[in-house]
Parts: sequence; structure tokens; C-alpha cells
Amino acid sequence: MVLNPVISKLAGKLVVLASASPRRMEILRNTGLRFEVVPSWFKETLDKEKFKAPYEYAVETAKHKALEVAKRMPLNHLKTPDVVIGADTIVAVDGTILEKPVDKNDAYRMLSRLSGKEHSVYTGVVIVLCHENENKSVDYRLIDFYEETKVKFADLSESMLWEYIDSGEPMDKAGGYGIQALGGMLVERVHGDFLNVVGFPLNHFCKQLDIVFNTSGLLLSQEILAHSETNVSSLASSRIQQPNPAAMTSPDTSAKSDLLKASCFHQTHGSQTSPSASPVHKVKKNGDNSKEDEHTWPLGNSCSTNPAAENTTAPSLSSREQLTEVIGTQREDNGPQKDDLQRIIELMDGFKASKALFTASRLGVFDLLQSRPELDAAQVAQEIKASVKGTQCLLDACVSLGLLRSRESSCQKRVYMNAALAQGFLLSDAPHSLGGYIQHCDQTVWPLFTHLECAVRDGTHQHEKAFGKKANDLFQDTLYNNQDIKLRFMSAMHSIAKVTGRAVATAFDLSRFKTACDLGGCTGALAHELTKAHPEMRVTVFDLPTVVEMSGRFSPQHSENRVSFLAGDFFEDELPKADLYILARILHDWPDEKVHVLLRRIADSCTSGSAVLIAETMLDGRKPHAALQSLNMLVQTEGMERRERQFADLLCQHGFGDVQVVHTGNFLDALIAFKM
Ligand SMILES: C[S@@+](CC[C@H](N)C(=O)[O-])C[C@H]1O[C@@H](n2cnc3c(N)ncnc32)[C@H](O)[C@@H]1O
Repeated sequence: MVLNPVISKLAGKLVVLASASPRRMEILRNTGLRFEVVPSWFKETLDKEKFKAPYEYAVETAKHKALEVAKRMPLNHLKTPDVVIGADTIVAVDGTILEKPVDKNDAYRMLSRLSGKEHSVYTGVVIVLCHENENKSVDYRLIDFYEETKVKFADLSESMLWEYIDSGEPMDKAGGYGIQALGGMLVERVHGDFLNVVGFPLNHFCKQLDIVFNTSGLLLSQEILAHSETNVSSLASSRIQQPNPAAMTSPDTSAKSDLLKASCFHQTHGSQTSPSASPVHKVKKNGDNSKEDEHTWPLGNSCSTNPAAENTTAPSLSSREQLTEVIGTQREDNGPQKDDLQRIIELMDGFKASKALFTASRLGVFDLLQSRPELDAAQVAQEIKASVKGTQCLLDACVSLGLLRSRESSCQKRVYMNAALAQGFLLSDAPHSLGGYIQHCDQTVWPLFTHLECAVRDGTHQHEKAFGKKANDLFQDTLYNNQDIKLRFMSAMHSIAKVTGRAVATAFDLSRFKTACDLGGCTGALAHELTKAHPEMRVTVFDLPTVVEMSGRFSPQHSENRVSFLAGDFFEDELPKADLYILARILHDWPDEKVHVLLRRIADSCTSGSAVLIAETMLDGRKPHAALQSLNMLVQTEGMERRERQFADLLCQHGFGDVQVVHTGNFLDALIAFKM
């Protein structure tokens, strides 16, 4: 259920969060907003000295993050998002900006500076509205704002400081602390929006959405769309005089107008700003040489909710360079176009990036740098038993992909540590570790993809060519006739099911179903998420005997015992009775003939009111990778990814109706259909 009517305005739109921060994800997810996460590749390297106020730096960084993703997605993901959200949180104390500490000493420096004092936490947020115009290039409109919260730290003793630093918590957090966890113990007082300190000013965000979608902001964006581009600045100027409805009706601290906050800051610092209330920026297509272009970028003459930014000088590139960097496709025929060329090169490089990730994971680089951060290439090489030259190349490639970070040490050596992305997904013991799936991709999917051309010509999987084995039954003849390969496959399924399970388990109100059967439920990861989300539900995992006998290795340690396992073949054996049958990534393994066999058997076991819940990557689910996933099924199985319509047709033939689909914003979409 979505409580905030503004959030519901985004339903059905492809909303993207350009941040890997688990805290931001959680804050946004709690609103009921459905979104995809595409972490930005923008490196936080803007020169802080060039900004008059700390929040300008946060807003500018957020803008670069969001635009980088908005620009990359149509190229790399072959989808244009509707809305991209970028955010950057910084801590400022005595006029100095503190970001994330690079090591323990840096964390100590930051925290001891905060001890006993009040500091400000700023989050700059940029919402990019993407609009594909009739020329098939993309217009971007930007809304930016920031929120400030004041935080007072207690006096911290040395032992307390070091105990906190040794907990590891400071390392990926602005200012070196996380208020929502252990770091909360350091804080005496908070003045303003608490969630802003956690990493995302939700209240202010909703108010901005309200302006854009519900009030005069929508009008403005429509006006801008309707006007020729040379009119943008005059429209912007007239908009500046309009009051901001959110600001007028929200006198509290966290919601006070940007105008007020910006003015205060600038008064203190003796700077002049001209306030503005409109949230909409119009960014123009490249190749348009109209004069207004020159001074509307980045924030200058456009209508910004961050008025101080009107005086912001572009920190690293000239206005014209930034326009070229950020906006759409150049249309003149004067040699290779930068964006097109970049797009092709990125596509050609895709396999190199995957293989670098697979190799670093296989060699244990991320686990090593987690237990021993700040090693140089020679030290890593020694630990992973590899050449120094090769290790150096691999580590630098991982840095360029945003998986590792590096810095120059005091003895002028380049040392490496895990980036947040690696900590979230690449450590073997991370709760959302994708290690199992990465190894499966490297060792099974990769060899199969080298025969993609044959697969496309013949329309069949490529196990025989890749592994020299005939595969009449994908599972029994290839994946399960070797113990190591079987465990690798199970671990791959387990890692994806753990990452996606909660979104699938909570996509629909399943409270009426007391018994469920997860057909092909493998390690039981989804079953456990279902029982966690639905306290009255019992789930039977039904899978082949060879899988069930190994499932114990994957069971969570402290689980209630509402998950049981039953060995059998869903094409041959009697299916257990249940109110709800789950098919998670099952139907994509099989051609329509076999899907009909399975659905007929399920229908025979159902009574009226029973249902089938399907979790798959649906081709029309706005999943950027869905089409590639379909190629994946082509080279690996007899099946394919399908569209919602195809699922509905297949189900209808077996007496299922009232089909509902939820695009979870996660790797898998969910569909439920009821036995009529
Ligand atoms: C692609 S995996 C999906 C696993 C799990 N549902 C998930 O989403 O992670 C397919 C599963 O179907 C199981 N399976 C394949 N053929 C089966 C059969 N004939 N009877 C029962 N289970 C089968 C496999 O063992 C495997 O666990």
C-alpha cells in the first residue's frame, strides 16, 4: 500500500535510484515506491574549494551522479528511465566538508573533529525527469534541493572513539558515523530531519514531488515542453517570482523553504543570491547553439530550488563542455559522435568488465581486502598467488568499475580497499552476496555464451558444444551429474533468491494462503522469505531428490520450522496439496509444451481460490536486462523469458484468471493468478 499519494504518482514509471547506499534504498523502499537501483559511476572528485557553500557541493555531486545514470541507461541498459534520483550526503564542520573516511586514521581524524561539537549534515538531492522527444533523443529536466540537519556530538573519549572505529561502521559513511546504528550512541542531539542524517531527506523529497506532479510545477514542466527552447530562460525568470507552495505551507524546520535556508547561509557568508522557487530545470540538447544555453548550464539561469547555486561556477568543466558531456546525441554529420562512440565502446567492453569482476571474485580479492584493507598490488598478489603485474591490472580495472577504491599511502604506494558495491554484494559472507551466482556465470554461462552464434542459428542450448555433454534434461544431465557443479548451481540460485526473495514474498497480499508449495524451490531461500513475511504460512519446497538431499547446507541457522522439503519430479510425481503454488524461475527453463504439462498438473491439484505465484524476469517488465536474460535462457535451456501476456494466456488455458502483475523493481517480477 502506498500512503503518500505523490509516491503513487510514480507507479508505472521507471524510477531509478542512482545510489548503492543500502540506507537510501531502505528509506525509499519503505514509502512503497517501486524503483530500480543503478549505482552511479560518477566519482566524487569535484573540487570542494570551488564551492561557496558545502550544500552546493552536495547538490552538484548529486547532479553528476543522477545525470551519469540517466545518460548511461539508454546506452547500456537500452531503457530510458522516467525519473532518476541522485543524492549526496556530506558532513560539514567549521566550514570543512567531511566525506567518507578512507581508512581508520582518517575516521579518527573526522570523529575527533566532531567530538563535543555541533555540525551540519547536508544531503543534496537531484531528481532528473527524462523525456524521450519525437526525435528520439532525450530531454532532461532537473529538480534539485538540499536539506540541512544539525547534529551535536557528545564528548568522545579516546577509547570510545577507537571502539567505534574498530567496529568498522565508520568506513562507508559521510563524516565517519552512521546515526541509525552504533553511531547513534555518539549523538547528543539532532535538530532537523533525522532521515537526512541517515542519507535521504524523505519529507523534503515528497514535497518536491508534490510540486512537480500535483501543483504548479507540473504546469511549468508542461509549459516548458510546449515552448521552443529559446524561451526557456524567460519562462524560468517568470517562474522565479512564483511562491513555492511547499515552502509556504511548511513552516517547520525540516520543511522550511529552500529560499530561507539558502538566504541564511549566504547572509552568514556575505554572499548574494537571487531566490527561486521553481523546481524545474530544462537541460538542452547538444548541438543547439542558442545563447541561452551557455548560461543556463549548470544551474545559472534556470529555475532552481537551490538559489545559491545560481552563482555556482561549474567546478570542473566549462558550461559548453558540460553540455556536450551530459546531453543526448549530436545530430550534425561531422565525424564520430562522442556519445555514440562511447556507447559502442562500452558495449564492446561489457565482457571485459564481467570477466574482471568474475576473476577478482574467484581469486578472493574482495574477501581479502575486507579482512585486510589497504594492501598494495604486491601484497595482494602474494596473498592470491598471482603475478604482481597481472594483479595490478586487475585491481586498477576493479577501481575503474567502481568495485574497489584506491589511494596513495603515506609511503607513496597505491593501496586498495573495497568500495560499497563490493561490500554489499561481493563478499562471500555478505547477507546479499552474489558470489554463488557470479561463479555460475563465470563457469557455466560464460562458456555457453561463447556459442551464442550457434544458439541463435539453431535456436537451441549449447551444452554439448560448451561442455561436450548431451543434455536431454538440463538439470539431471548437466547441472546435477557432478557434485561440484550441482553445489555451484544451487549456490547461484540461493544467492539470487536471497536478494530477490523478499520483494517476491511481499509483492501481493498473501495472508489468505496458509499452505504454499514452492515447486523447484531449490535451497528454500524463497520459502524462508515467505515464512518471514507471512507468519501463518507453511511452505513445502518440492524439488528433485538430488537437490533436496543437499538443501540442509543452505538452511538459515535460526529459522522457525515452517519450511519443509519434499523430493520429487514435478513432471511425474504427485504434487503436494497447497493453497498457493509458487513457480520462481521455473517456467523460463521450459518450452510451452512442458509448461502446459506442469500447469495442468498444478491445476489438477488446486481447488477454487487457490493461486499460482510466478516470479520471473518479464520481458515487458522494464527490466533493462530482460532481453539479455532471454539470450541467457536460449544458450542454457529449452525455455525462454516471456511477456506478461504470454503467462496470462498459458494460465488461462488451465483455468487460472484474475491475473495481477507487480514489477518489484528487483531482479524478478511477480505475477499471481487465481483458480477460477
Ligand atoms: C532455475 S532453478 C530455480 C530455483 C528457485 N525456484 C529459485 O528461484 O531460485 C530451477 C529449479 O527447478 C528444479 N527442477 C528442475 N526440474 C525439476 C523437476 N522435474 N522436478 C522438480 N524440480 C525440478 C531445479 O532443481 C531447480 O532447483
